[in-house]
Amino acid sequence: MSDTTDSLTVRLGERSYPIHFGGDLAGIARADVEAFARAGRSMAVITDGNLARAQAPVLKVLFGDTPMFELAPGEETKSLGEFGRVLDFMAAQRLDRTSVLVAAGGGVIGDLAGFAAAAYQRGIDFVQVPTTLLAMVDSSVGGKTGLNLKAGKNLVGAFHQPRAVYIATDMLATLPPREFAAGMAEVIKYGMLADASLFAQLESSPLTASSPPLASVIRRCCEIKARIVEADERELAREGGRALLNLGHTFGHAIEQVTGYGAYLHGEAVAIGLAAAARLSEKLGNISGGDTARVERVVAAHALPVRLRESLPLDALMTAMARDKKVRSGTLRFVVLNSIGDSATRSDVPGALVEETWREVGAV
Ligand SMILES: NC(=O)c1ccc[n+]([C@@H]2O[C@H](COP(=O)([O-])OP(=O)(O)OC[C@H]3O[C@@H](n4cnc5c(N)ncnc54)[C@H](O)[C@@H]3O)[C@@H](O)[C@H]2O)c1
Ligand SMILES: O=C(O)C(=O)C[C@@H](O)[C@H](O)[C@H](O)COP(=O)(O)O
Ligand SMILES: [Zn+2]
Repeated sequence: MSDTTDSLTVRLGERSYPIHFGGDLAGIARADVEAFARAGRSMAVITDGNLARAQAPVLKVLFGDTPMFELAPGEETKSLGEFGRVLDFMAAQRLDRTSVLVAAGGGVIGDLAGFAAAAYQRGIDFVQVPTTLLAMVDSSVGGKTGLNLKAGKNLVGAFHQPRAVYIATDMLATLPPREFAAGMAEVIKYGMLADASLFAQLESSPLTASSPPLASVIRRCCEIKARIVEADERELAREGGRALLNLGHTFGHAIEQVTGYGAYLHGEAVAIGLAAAARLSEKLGNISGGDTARVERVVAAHALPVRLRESLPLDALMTAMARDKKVRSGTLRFVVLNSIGDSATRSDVPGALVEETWREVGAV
């Protein structure tokens, strides 16, 4: 199922789009940006302050004087208030239904700008320029856009596929190590849920920002995600399907919500969630204690936590979990491992096992 060119296609009928891979951003995106201009389509770029500073020359070369809106960096930006400011900016720029919005940044910018593109004038085109490892391997692909409410993570949003994704690995040169590690949580997730050999590769040699296999690992994650999204774009499958991409997230999102978004990076919360999902899978008799230990070792080897840094209240975490979007008729579906590299959803997980798992990762 491997595509052999430097791009792969997410096949979704009329919503299909390419993911372009390369080192240099202008090299992979310039032709499209020029084509939008030739077609008379106005553009605007949404980004954040860190990226605008760190990659100013690259953004200037590609986007020239295209209007650019800089948001404050961080998870707190994925809010209704900032969403309104982006829409006001789009209106002030007189974007119309032929315009193209560019989301240049990490998952926060991609999710928020993507949702603004979905909502503005009932939906305009947008493209993803992911600049964090996490956004390259996960958030820029698949069309989940949205923002957080105080009550829960990603509670508001829309499925709105980008028209194209441009993954330029040179952008990672300025990414802080803690953010690189956060992206590795999603990479490990892909190995755990669908690719035992990817997991074994990470096990035998932890991936770093300068590892030669980095580009091929990013591509592999996109390929896994593309195939899952193609089969279940809107996460409607009763079992398995797109919900599998939520491995570790039922725990992770609860940690993010209870700590007020920002104390833990999304990837850090997901890392603890992956350890918790392995523990839960072991309690259900699906995997061995040895497998759980393998998961924890790989997570820790990539500078990620497997336990809460400070204890958090169990009841608040359980309440947050109950608002998970995988709840159906009051029952929460968990993503569990059948083995490393194979996952499934389960709706029959006893609450006592979930509580026991939380306690083992540091809840009280
Ligand atoms: N839509 C999806 O399918 C999906 C998937 C996974 C995660 N997410 C969401 O993504 C978000 C997390 O994304 P993230 O981890 O990319 O965080 P982020 O967007 O906050 O970016 C991380 C930090 O890196 C900085 N940064 C970005 N690119 C940089 C670069 N090249 N050089 C220097 N600094 C740079 C940013 O300013 C920010 O401070 C969460 O809100 C999560 O819920 C969405
Ligand atoms: O694309 C998906 O589907 C995912 O679940 C990918 C996750 O890594 C991502 O964090 C996503 O935003 C979670 O979605 P949610 O529906 O659980 O809010
Ligand atoms: Zn995620």
